[in-house]
Amino acid sequence: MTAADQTMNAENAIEIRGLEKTYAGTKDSEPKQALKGIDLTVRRGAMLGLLGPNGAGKSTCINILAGLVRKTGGTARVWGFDIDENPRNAKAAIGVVPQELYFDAFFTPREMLELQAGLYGVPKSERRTDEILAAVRLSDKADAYARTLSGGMKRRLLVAKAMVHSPPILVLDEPTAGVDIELRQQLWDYVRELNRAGVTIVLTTHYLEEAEKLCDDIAIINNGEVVACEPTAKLLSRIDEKVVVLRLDGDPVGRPLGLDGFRLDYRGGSDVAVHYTPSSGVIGGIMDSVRAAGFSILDVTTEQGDLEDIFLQLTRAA
Ligand SMILES: Nc1ncnc2c1ncn2[C@@H]1O[C@H](COP(=O)(O)OP(=O)(O)OP(=O)(O)O)[C@@H](O)[C@H]1O
Repeated sequence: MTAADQTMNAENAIEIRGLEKTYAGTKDSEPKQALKGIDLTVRRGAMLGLLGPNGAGKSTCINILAGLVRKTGGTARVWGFDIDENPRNAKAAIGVVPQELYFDAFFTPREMLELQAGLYGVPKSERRTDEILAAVRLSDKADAYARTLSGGMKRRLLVAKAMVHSPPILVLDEPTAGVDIELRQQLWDYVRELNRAGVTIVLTTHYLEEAEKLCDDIAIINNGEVVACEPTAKLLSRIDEKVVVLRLDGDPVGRPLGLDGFRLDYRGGSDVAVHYTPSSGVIGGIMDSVRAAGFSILDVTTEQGDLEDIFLQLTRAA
């Protein structure tokens, strides 16, 4: 029986309440409060992007869930299992793909997966070594030494390793750092496939564009606190700024445009970018003012704010 079968009625994949972590200081360093009592809920079947600047507390959070770091306060449930009361089941419900590419160079992918399955107590008859190797496109490297694999292959092998015990939740910590675009695409295709098959995915990434494209939900951690956790579309709708770029029939620099109160960027030549708030319905007025100032408008393009704008807004303060 897999962890997924045991707890079919768990409502959420992950539930974190008031989670705290303070790393003890040493004689050279102060104690560090890495998590300041965070709440976070991940729906079953979701694909959640966990974002935040360096040192925000993402890895600490993931490592607590995976049983690798001891929390100092709060509670966490993984697939319905409290990590204190039921650590073995909680651990069995989660597979973590770590940030570092660390391998024993003298094992082959097949040996590595068998070893990992053994560690998780997966009986021989239930092992899916060949199936998993095929899924991460490593069948032809099954018996090659790990040291002969490329960086992208190693990354895929780590994903395979995290999947041997068929966890219902897969956590990927910066899975595409240093992976080239093509392999990134392949890795995402596979992760999406897993998600479609019902696996809950949590991924941390520095590529905001990737998170925006892939994830249904986004949580942003900053300085040990959750500053946002909501569906990606809703988060993006919080941006109430757009930019309209007007190509004029003359150089606007130094000439009045009748746009006092708007932020303007001169983009060279006869292009001027006007920042405005779509909800205020001023776009028509902007064009009228520019025409009234004696310009003809030759072309118009608009730019939408993106996740990066929100991310900066929410994390800049600290
Ligand atoms: N073992 C440790 N001992 C002391 N402080 C630590 C330890 N691990 C992490 N920290 C500190 O806790 C804070 C949160 O670190 P964490 O690695 O969780 O952040 P992160 O968001 O994963 O960052 P990154 O994106 O750089 O991996 C940082 O200030 C970090 O220096």
